[in-house]
Amino acid sequence: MAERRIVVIGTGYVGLTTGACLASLGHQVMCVDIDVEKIDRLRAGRIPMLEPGLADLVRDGQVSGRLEFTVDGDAAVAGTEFLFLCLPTPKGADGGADLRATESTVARIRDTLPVGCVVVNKSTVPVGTSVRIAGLLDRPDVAVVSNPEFLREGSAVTDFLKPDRIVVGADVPEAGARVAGLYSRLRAPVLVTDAASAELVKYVANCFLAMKLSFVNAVAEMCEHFDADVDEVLDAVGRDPRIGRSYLRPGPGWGGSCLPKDSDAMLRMADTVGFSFPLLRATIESNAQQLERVVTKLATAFGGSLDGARVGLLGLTFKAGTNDLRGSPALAVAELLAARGAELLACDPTVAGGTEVDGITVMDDPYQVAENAEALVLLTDWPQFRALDWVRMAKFLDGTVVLDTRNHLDPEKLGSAGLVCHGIGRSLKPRSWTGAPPAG
Ligand SMILES: NC(=O)c1ccc[n+]([C@@H]2O[C@H](COP(=O)([O-])OP(=O)(O)OC[C@H]3O[C@@H](n4cnc5c(N)ncnc54)[C@H](O)[C@@H]3O)[C@@H](O)[C@H]2O)c1
Ligand SMILES: O=c1ccn([C@@H]2O[C@H](COP(=O)(O)OP(=O)(O)O[C@H]3O[C@H](CO)[C@@H](O)[C@H](O)[C@H]3O)[C@@H](O)[C@H]2O)c(=O)[nH]1
Repeated sequence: MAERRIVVIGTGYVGLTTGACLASLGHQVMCVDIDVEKIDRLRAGRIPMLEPGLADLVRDGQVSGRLEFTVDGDAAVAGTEFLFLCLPTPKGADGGADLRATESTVARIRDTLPVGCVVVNKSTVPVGTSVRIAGLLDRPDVAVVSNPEFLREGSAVTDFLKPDRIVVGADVPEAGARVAGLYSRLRAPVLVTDAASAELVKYVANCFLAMKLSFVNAVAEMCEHFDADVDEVLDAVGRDPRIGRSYLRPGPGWGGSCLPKDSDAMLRMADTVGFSFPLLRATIESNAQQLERVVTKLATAFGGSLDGARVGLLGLTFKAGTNDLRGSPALAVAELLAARGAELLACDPTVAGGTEVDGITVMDDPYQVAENAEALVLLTDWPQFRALDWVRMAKFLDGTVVLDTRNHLDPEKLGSAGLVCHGIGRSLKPRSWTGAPPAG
């Protein structure tokens, strides 16, 4: 595989992973960002996100000279063969994706791009954006290719280097083949399609995942009403390969920097063509209800009112394994609890004690959080919380209620410490089913 010259604009989760991984595949990569401090830190090998393997890849790339960082990418852009756009596309005022970072970047580089260069968009963007970028560039010699990214935070490097599939959407087949060639060393399935289909694939994937989770959380509610156990129901259901076992864990609601904004953007896209997309609408509404349901469960355990109740929160990030707080359901639940008058303290392995997050005081030590609390709510499934000494936690607590919104804790262990562990969709009946066929 020939080494290619690549510029990556935006060094966030997607841009930095893309840059470091493409350098590890032998390409010559220049990463560009407008954040001066970030670029200084990256040059010094300091990685702002918790991503296993990323720091090593960045270091290797810098040592080999294949990976560089700059705030001034003009010279690199002028000599590049591929320009990757990895820019934020947050939720805009109308619910759709805000494309301002992408559009202003395209306007800035349009006269600098060399003849024959390929612009590769990796950001999640509404259908039609590749065509729009091509229009803004107004450079018939420069092709625009959609190459959506499917990495998950916390496993970004592995997801990038061992992808289920690489999607390349090109209206000019030759440009698509050139982009596919960049990944040839990965030996992954490359699906080449048109730009509109590739752009839609990304939204469909995230919306399907969101729908699956809203369904799972609704199933958990059914289990509570009918005294069934959600973990056992979903274990059995998920063994049907048509359904699959992954993405079946109930929780406080789904969140993060992608699923919420992408499902809103998909709905906005549907609105523009007059399609109401009731299934997606219900998926989003169900998620808002799930957050409320967590709060109602805690209030019920308190006899109705949370006003003045001291509540300790275990976990703030949107899932375990990341230090990303964007779109965290933990923070959304915290906001609802605070609105009902609860006094909150929190701890999270990735947030330093002494800091305030959305007005919540964060402590380093979960036992300190327990010391001040009448109840605990586990919101992120960090393994550290499961491994806590619950007898010690119980001694510090002023009450007995623990609401485990991830079904992460061992209810028996908490029970023997004198605590009542309320899960999501968990039956309080003693469990007997082992999954093995009955004897005889
Ligand atoms: N985070 C994920 O897990 C993930 C996965 C797949 C796809 N995506 C999509 O990829 C895109 C990027 O997401 P992200 O999470 O990497 O974003 P991010 O917020 O982590 O990073 C964006 C970076 O772009 C920089 N930036 C902003 N404007 C710029 C400009 N004009 N010029 C240069 N740099 C600029 C920011 O300083 C930041 O470093 C989004 O469309 C997102 O939906 C994200
Ligand atoms: O069984 C599960 C799985 C996930 N979640 C929650 O769902 C949310 C999203 O989780 P995850 O998908 O792991 O997060 P991201 O890292 O944001 O990844 C999603 O969003 C990325 C950005 O678009 C895509 O690239 C990924 O493929 C897609 O999984 C989090 O709040 C999780 O806690 C559950 O509640 N139960």
